[in-house]
Parts: sequence; C-alpha cells; structure tokens
Amino acid sequence: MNTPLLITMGDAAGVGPEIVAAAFRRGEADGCVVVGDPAVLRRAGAGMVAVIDSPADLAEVPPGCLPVLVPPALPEGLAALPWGRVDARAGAAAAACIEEAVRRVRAGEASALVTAPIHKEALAAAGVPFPGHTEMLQALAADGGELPPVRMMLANEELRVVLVTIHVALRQAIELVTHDAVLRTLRIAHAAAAAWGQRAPRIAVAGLNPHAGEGGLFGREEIEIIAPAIEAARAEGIDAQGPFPPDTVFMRARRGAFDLVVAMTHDHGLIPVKYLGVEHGVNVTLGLPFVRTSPDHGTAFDIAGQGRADPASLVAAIRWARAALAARGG
Ligand SMILES: NC(=O)c1ccc[n+]([C@@H]2O[C@H](COP(=O)([O-])OP(=O)(O)OC[C@H]3O[C@@H](n4cnc5c(N)ncnc54)[C@H](O)[C@@H]3O)[C@@H](O)[C@H]2O)c1
Ligand SMILES: N[C@H](C(=O)O)[C@H](O)COP(=O)(O)O
Repeated sequence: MNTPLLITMGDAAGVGPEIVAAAFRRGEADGCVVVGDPAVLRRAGAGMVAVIDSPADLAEVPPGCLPVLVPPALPEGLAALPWGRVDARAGAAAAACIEEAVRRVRAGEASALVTAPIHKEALAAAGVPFPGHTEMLQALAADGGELPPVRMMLANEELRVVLVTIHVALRQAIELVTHDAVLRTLRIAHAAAAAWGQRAPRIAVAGLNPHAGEGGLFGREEIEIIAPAIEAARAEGIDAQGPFPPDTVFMRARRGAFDLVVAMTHDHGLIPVKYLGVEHGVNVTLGLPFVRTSPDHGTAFDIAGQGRADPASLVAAIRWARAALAARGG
C-alpha cells in the first residue's frame, strides 16, 4: 500500500467534515486518513469510523470505514457545537489537526496534506497566531528557524494564479508589493510549474493599479517595482511578461496566452478563479517541503450541516495532491 495521504477535517462547525465524509462515500478518498474528531465526522455523515494510531494502520481498516487519527489535546464537545457559528473550540481543534498532520507528514508517515476549510475568526478566537493555513504551514515547515518562502496558488482547469500578498488589509498589501516579493513570487511560480510538467511556464504579471498604471498616470508601482522585478526574473531565465492590466490579463490567460498569472493582491487573483466556480478550484501552497492542497472555498457557514455542500473542490484537491506526488515520483 502507498503511504497514506492525510486530510484535516477543518472547522467542526463548517462544511469541512461533511465534504470529507462525502469524498469517502464517493470512493474519492481511498488511501487517505482523516485527522480529526470521530464524533464530528459521524455527525457530518461519515457512518462507520475507525480510530487508528498511525497512518500505517490504514491497511487494517475494514472497507467502508472512515479512518481517523485523533490529534492530542482536541477540545471536548465539538460535535455539539452549533453549525455555522464562530467558536474558539472549533478554531483550536482545526489548528490541532493541522499541527498533527504536518508532524506526521514531516516524519514520513504520510505522503501529503489536504486541508478542509477552517474559519479564520475561529482560529483567531482560539489564539492561534496565524491568519490561515498558508502562514501556519510555513511556520510548521520552518527549518532551524528559517521560514521557507511560500506562495498561495489557486488553480482550476482554465487558470493558475499565484499571489504576491494574501491575508492582510489591502492598504498593507500595497506596502508589501516590493521588488523582492514580486521576484520571489516569480521564482516560486516558475519552479513549481515543473511539478506539472511545465519547465518554462509563460508567466503573466498583473499590475497593481488600474490599467497597470497607464504609463504612470494611475500609480507608479508598475514602473518602479513590478517591471524591474520582471526584468530581474527574465535575467534569471524566467519567462515573465508584463505588467499587464489586471482587468484583462486573466481573460488572456484563460484563452491560452499564458500558463500562469501572478497577481499582487488576494482578490485581484482569486476573484477570476472563484468566479469560474468554487467547485472546480484547488488551493495549492507552493514552496513547502511537502505537498499541500485545499478546496478553494471556505467553511460555508450558511449551508453547514444541511447536506448541501458540494465535495467537488475537495475531491479536486485530493486529485491534485496525488498528481503532484506522482510528478515528484512519490
Ligand atoms: N481553505 C480554507 O481553509 C479556506 C478557503 C476560503 C475561505 N476560508 C475561510 O472560510 C470562511 C468563510 O468564507 P466565505 O464565507 O468568504 O466563503 P465560503 O467559500 O465559505 O462561502 C462562499 C459561498 O460559497 C458557498 N459555498 C462554499 N463552499 C461550498 C460548497 N462546497 N458547496 C456549495 N456551496 C459552497 C457558500 O455557501 C457561500 O454562499 C472565512 O473565515 C474564510 O477566511 C477558508
Ligand atoms: N485565501 C484562500 C481563499 O480565499 O481561498 C483562503 O483564505 C485559504 O487560505 P489558507 O489556505 O491559507 O487557509
């Protein structure tokens, strides 16, 4: 049997546990182990659950049973939490699952990590000092105190978008658009594309300002920061082009002009991907020493516990993780 892949259950009050259960019911999560709370998974429709001590025990789990690893220090009473509400206990549990899963992956007991959605306010209410998975995984992957440079990518069949800045206020994001940040993003995106077979990806860089600054009339970041970073990347052999107007570059990429788009801010980059349908997208953390993917949607508190959540994006995330492992030869 291949080394199992781990799926964290996400926020107990959101749709995470039910899309995980649905993926197993549909046979899309064979070879996976869930890191979570058995009672939460049962309430979300998991049916029979087998608690195991190690991913290697998956081989002993009877067919039809959902295998669960329970992290230490999981808060009690999670299965009694009201659906669709921010709760510090759910935030603490979500963080405990992520920590345990990373520990197992880094120990070589599991091959990759797929994370079901967490709620950022619940995480903060629990005192977790990271806004989202990406920042937490970066910290958990640190080597000798050195944080690996990571970037968020959202991808579907039509677009692949890598972000320079993510979970910060827009005013702060603008400050974080520096020559170094753009150049690092281009390097990470270029290197990551080799994992899906593109050794020389055509990378379009979206500007920050309307019409990419319109020659300096609407802002100078393109002239002073972004274009020089593109030049520096090109000097390293990276096929980076732009900066292009953000409002039209995604349309061009979707038609095939580029393989990847680098966007300066969260919503510049993610609106085009999510607008094509949250059921299709996958969130991939580039730059980690292990494979991590996630659905491109959140906890969907408005429909949690109603049996309406579509597991398609989680299934796409599992498939992406498997393909990335295969590309790494693992
Ligand atoms: N991977 C993650 O952990 C992740 C990703 C995105 C957002 N979030 C977090 O989730 C929380 C809620 O975010 P939000 O409300 O902005 O976005 P959301 O994606 O949770 O919900 C947006 C809309 O999409 C619908 N939707 C989402 N997933 C669905 C599914 N599987 N099936 C059917 N409909 C679905 C919801 O019902 C809602 O109407 C926030 O804290 C956000 O930061 C987490
Ligand atoms: N920015 C992501 C999105 O909107 O889909 C989401 O917040 C998840 O981020 P993490 O993977 O860092 O939790």
